[in-house]
Amino acid sequence: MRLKFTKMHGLGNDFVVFDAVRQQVELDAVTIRRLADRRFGIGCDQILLVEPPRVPDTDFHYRIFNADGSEVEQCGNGARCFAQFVREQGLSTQEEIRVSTASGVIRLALQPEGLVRVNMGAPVLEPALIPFLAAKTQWSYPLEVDGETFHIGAVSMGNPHAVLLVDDVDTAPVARLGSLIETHPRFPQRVNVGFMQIINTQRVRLRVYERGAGETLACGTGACAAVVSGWLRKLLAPRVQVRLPGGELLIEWCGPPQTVWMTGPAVSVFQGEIDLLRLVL
Ligand SMILES: N[C@@H](CCC[C@H](N)C(=O)O)C(=O)O
Repeated sequence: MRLKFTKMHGLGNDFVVFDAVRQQVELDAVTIRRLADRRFGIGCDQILLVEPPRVPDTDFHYRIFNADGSEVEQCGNGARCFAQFVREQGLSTQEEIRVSTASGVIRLALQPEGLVRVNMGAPVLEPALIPFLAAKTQWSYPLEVDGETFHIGAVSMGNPHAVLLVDDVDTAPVARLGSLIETHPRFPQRVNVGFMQIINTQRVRLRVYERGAGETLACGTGACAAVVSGWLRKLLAPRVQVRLPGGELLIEWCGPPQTVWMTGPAVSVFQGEIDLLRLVL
């Protein structure tokens, strides 16, 4: 089966995007892993599917697969690429598009200068819904990892996030702690792990070890979760510039029950066609 695809990225968090409106796309976990492989396939952190609408008052349905083949609920950088993709491919000319995901409906709006602003929905702070095995506290939870206790924020942006405060993201043990926390038994569906360094109330630096993909150059939902966690800890203002290894996002949140806004770029790199049968052999 031959499929047309577009390679895109949001701040270096890269995607293979398939139009599943005009072509039939069926991908199993093995094919997804091969497509995402940077040597045997196209290479990406996530695969995105643009599908016809499934629920009333939406324009499209959005599916997301991590490089390890797992299907997930949300992807912020991918959402901005989604908006750019449907415009470039002539699938929509609307200023604002409404898109259903496995975790609810998000709204995407193209802005001047290649930016996309996304209403990411309200963060979920109830541990059972993240899911995180803990009794609810205001904003911080002790988590024992490898004999050491860390105080983490726990937030769902549709997908689960743990947020740790660090003095310096450059020296934070992102790979070691990230993989230990990703698979921690208190996160039954695994978790994305953010390492946040606070510069001042309006600026942070962030690195994210993503569930199912490892450390990426940027994570949109991770940036939202980090700002939510920092706001709840009374360390951040409602409008925060988040500097990730791949570039900057603007995240805005005024506290519960408000929705989180994310603004940042989305870039198409190239288009191609791939024969899936050759890929899995
Ligand atoms: N890169 C994404 C998040 C992708 C999904 C995540 N790895 C998960 O498993 O939840 C973003 O920009 O939000």
